[in-house]
Amino acid sequence: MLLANRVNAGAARRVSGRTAAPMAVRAGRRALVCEARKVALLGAAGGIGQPLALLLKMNKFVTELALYDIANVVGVAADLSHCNTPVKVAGYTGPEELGACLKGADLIVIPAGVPRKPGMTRDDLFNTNAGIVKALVEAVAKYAPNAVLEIITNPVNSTVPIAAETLKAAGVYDPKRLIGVTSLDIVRANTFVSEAKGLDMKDVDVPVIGGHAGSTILPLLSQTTPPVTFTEAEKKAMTDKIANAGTVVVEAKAGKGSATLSMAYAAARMAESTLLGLNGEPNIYECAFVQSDVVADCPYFATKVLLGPNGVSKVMGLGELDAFEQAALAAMLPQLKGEIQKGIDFVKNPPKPAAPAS
Ligand SMILES: NC(=O)C1=CN([C@@H]2O[C@H](COP(=O)(O)OP(=O)(O)OC[C@H]3O[C@@H](n4cnc5c(N)ncnc54)[C@H](O)[C@@H]3O)[C@@H](O)[C@H]2O)C=CC1
Ligand SMILES: O=C([O-])CC(=O)C(=O)O
Repeated sequence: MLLANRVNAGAARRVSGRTAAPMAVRAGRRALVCEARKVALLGAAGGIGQPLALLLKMNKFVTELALYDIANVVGVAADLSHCNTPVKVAGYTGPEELGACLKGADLIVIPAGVPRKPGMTRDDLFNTNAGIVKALVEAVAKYAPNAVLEIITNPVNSTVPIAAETLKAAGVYDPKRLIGVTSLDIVRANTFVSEAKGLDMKDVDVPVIGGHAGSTILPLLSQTTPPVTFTEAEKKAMTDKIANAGTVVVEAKAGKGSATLSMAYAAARMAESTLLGLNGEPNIYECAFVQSDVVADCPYFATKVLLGPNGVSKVMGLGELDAFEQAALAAMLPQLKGEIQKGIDFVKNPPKPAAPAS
């Protein structure tokens, strides 16, 4: 599988050839050498984990898939292992098996944690998911410190700083190797703009910047490829539609979780782009929430990034924003900075445990 519609990748590249490690794959007219690649998926038995595992099992750039969860993962791994694609699948359950899952991984993807219910913000997940992410990243620091780590677990605006501080505390932080997954925002923006403008989905690319919660999700409609025009009212409506799309799914699922299938699709695209970068394929761009100095005093920010042999090779700038986007960027910053700081504080200044009652 090669997911179409990658930022700046031009037309979808068709890949032929059998998976073997290492293997030569034809990508357009270039021969691309693919390494053996182990991907570890933590939270693999969940709503995102299962379809994402299936998409990774179908991916020609993956050779080994290690599935970890605290529940139900043995069955998921047994089921998936019967698909006759060459990717080797193994299931791991419980903290005592986490090290074996992580060892040797090139890419680790974390969707472990609880999803929203109607009426909740992503920040409402902090109290449960912060500790889950911290504990998993401590294991990553110990068993796979050189892997690229992609965090899906919400609130992404806080869980990425939590992961960074956890890796720093272990002395193994490399900002190039830590990525907050915001690709669902780009997938949605591409879909909604294509539909609104009657364009072919595969041609449309809308960069989405900022973070991954409410108004911190800012599509740059003025930078859409191919260029499109909106009235001011249409621009506001489309921006709101993209920023609120997660909440629409949460409400439609009515207490049974949040986006899973579209998220799995988006994460598979991000994983594939990352593996292409690791394999030395040039010009692989995605939007992602990473350590950044693009916006003053905002240590993490989502923009386009160039993916390369060590993860993020380059954090791209904002480009030119129109007046609407400039105002939206200024308005989001207090929320985004606050959520980032909350994640940093969770690791650096943890709340003191309550004194036992005397
Ligand atoms: N970044 C993004 O764009 C998006 C993020 N999300 C977030 O992804 C997360 C997962 O969502 P779903 O898969 O729908 O939830 P889910 O509840 O269906 O699955 C979560 C899985 O994580 C597992 N888990 C919990 N604690 C764990 C631990 N300590 N170690 C390993 N596994 C553990 C659970 O057993 C479960 O299988 C949520 O926080 C959700 O908000 C969801 C959609 C989009
Ligand atoms: O809305 C949620 O809670 C899940 C999510 O991040 C999304 O769908 O964008």
